[in-house]
Amino acid sequence: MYDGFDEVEDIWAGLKPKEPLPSQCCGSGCRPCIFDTYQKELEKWTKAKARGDPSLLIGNNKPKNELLPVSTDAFSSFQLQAVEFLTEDTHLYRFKVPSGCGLVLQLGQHLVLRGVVDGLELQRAYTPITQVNADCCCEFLIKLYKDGLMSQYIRTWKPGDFMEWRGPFGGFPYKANKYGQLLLIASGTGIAPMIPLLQAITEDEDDETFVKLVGCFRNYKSIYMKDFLQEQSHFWNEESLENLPWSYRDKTHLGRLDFELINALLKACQKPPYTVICGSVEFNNDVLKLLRRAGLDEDSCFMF
Ligand SMILES: Cc1cc2nc3c(=O)[nH]c(=O)nc-3n(C[C@H](O)[C@H](O)[C@H](O)COP(=O)(O)OP(=O)(O)OC[C@H]3O[C@@H](n4cnc5c(N)ncnc54)[C@H](O)[C@@H]3O)c2cc1C
Repeated sequence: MYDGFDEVEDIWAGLKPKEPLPSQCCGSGCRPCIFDTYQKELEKWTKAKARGDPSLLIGNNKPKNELLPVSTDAFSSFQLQAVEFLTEDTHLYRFKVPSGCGLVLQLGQHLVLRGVVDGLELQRAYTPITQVNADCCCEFLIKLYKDGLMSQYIRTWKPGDFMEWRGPFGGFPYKANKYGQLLLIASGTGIAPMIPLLQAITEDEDDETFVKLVGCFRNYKSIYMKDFLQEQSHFWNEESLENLPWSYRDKTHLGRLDFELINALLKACQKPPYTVICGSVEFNNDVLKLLRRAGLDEDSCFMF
């Protein structure tokens, strides 16, 4: 005898949202995170199944190139306009943001990118290096990792493609002249949130904050945004220290950022500094330990 029960159960099983794997999450503490979204979809599925009404699930999958307002829990499609190759593994990606999408970012805020690799949905955080301007452009500095999952997806991008973003999240609550001096310490793409911060300070004539930027890179070839950094160091209140060639030797230090260098940097600040750190978890923790050893109190430090 035919019993449709199993068939209906199979259909519902096929519609059930799949619990994300830890590797699918960007790990940056977004609210909502990929797991919160899963919980919401699971609740919706449970309700729809109890009522026997699959139409209650509609609205979960938004079309890829639909232009939606940016929000923390709905993805918006940004069109990739151009890719600029900065170093072997790091590129600048310029996106056209849908006009009127209301993408207003505070300094250092990041967005979350959704990608699919081998059928697996991933989410990762990236920090725009530009404030969204009148042309509605948004640029990201992205390092591609050899075995990185999202890196695999990003390698397939071509200008004209649409990518899905949600946010913004996080950020550094900065106000002009709030601090006498900022000491910015970044490693690799950790320089991304520092760029809009530097720009905001130098573009505001009334902002008299002193800024010392310490950019840590593997070697001279892997320094990003050299032109921007050199341009910024011409401002009277900014000074950058990176591995630049001979003409900049006085601002260069070869080797690891150790206690002596941190101490020297703190002493060289014009005013007691507020420190902002951005790099890998290991980098952030190491720098924080050195700063504490050098006497910087906990309230004088912000870590991205
Ligand atoms: C708030 C926030 C903002 C971020 N902003 C940027 C940004 O502007 N630009 C940018 O390029 N990245 C940024 N990241 C890092 C980014 O989200 C991804 O972690 C990175 O692109 C790697 O993703 P993946 O899926 O390719 O690699 P995964 O599959 O997650 O990792 C694969 C392997 O790659 C290596 N790897 C991954 N990430 C790192 C790392 N950060 N340092 C050293 N090794 C690593 C590890 O060996 C790891 O095992 C940000 C992260 C956070 C939390």
